[in-house]
Amino acid sequence: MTIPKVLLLGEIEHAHESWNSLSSFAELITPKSTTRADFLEELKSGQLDGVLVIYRTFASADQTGKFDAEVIKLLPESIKFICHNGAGYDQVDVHACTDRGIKVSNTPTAVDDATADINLFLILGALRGLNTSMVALRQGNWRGNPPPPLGHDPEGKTLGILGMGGIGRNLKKKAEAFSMKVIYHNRNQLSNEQAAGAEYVSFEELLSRSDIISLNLPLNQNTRHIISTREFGMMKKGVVIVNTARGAVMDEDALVKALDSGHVASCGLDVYEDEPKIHPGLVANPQVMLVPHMGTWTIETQTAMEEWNISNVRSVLETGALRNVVPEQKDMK
Ligand SMILES: NC(=O)c1ccc[n+]([C@@H]2O[C@H](COP(=O)([O-])OP(=O)(O)OC[C@H]3O[C@@H](n4cnc5c(N)ncnc54)[C@H](O)[C@@H]3O)[C@@H](O)[C@H]2O)c1
Repeated sequence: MTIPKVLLLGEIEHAHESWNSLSSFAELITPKSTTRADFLEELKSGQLDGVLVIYRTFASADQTGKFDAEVIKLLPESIKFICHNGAGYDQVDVHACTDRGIKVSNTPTAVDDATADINLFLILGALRGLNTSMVALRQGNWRGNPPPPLGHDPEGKTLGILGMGGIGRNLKKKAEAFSMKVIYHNRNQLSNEQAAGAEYVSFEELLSRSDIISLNLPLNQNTRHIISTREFGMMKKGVVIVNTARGAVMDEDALVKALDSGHVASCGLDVYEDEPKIHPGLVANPQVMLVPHMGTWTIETQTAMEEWNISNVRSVLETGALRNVVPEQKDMK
């Protein structure tokens, strides 16, 4: 019997024991290439033939580029599963995978607490305009001269959550501890149990009623620039926008214009359209809270994500099926 191969793209940083334990079921291999061009050549050369499952990290895109249609087309016939270490899997062209009969998994749930924590930190920081005074203090200038305008309390404000999945629901619980009223819009209305008292509203109503809008939906062809000039125009003057999902769900140029005009009072961002580049209009605005994609940047959460992803590889090796597949493939045979 041939032993299956597992291809690791990226690093295992924490869950070494679990990863190493896979070696009793499979041959664990890594690519020779370190650039996309070489990776494509390595795929073409047949050197990765026989691989059944790929474990990939978000950062591995620095070596292979995105898993777009070009890469998926070149994958060996033997590859049946891609286990992506991250909740957001926009680096992987799921439709191209489905066409090739390749199943894709991600790491939902494991990310919820840490990402919702940063989300709430950005909400509070943007409401209070904390960045200006933090910068002034480090420049030996105390609160700044003149001091920043007074901020706002979260208590009593309406928080509109766009995309009420794992992170959105976790954020709701946390926001309620700050006495915010939560309304949400989702692709599908949640059951009463899942909504847990959050009011379901249309997309337009969410835009027009919210004091704070939190973006928690995945990036895909339907959601790219879902928030742009038209949508900013439908929001309350003085709205605060927070994005921990993916930069490109919001049109950054339009955001900068809405901030400059004062229609959007502030924003809190963990993600950007063209990471790690940041729009100069955001950097130049001292009022906004900017964090460099730190949503899951904790030991506990990074470990939990790796363990989840490894459990998907293990499940393939032991049972022939993934523990979870991405929503687009839930009906795939
Ligand atoms: N900043 C970070 O470090 C970080 C960490 C984890 C996840 N993320 C991002 O956050 C996103 C959400 O993560 P999650 O685990 O909560 O995902 P999830 O799949 O549990 O929830 C996403 C929700 O968005 C909804 N949705 C999809 N399309 C929509 C649309 N057009 N309009 C309204 N709602 C829509 C879905 O129905 C689902 O309920 C991920 O896709 C990922 O890109 C970022």
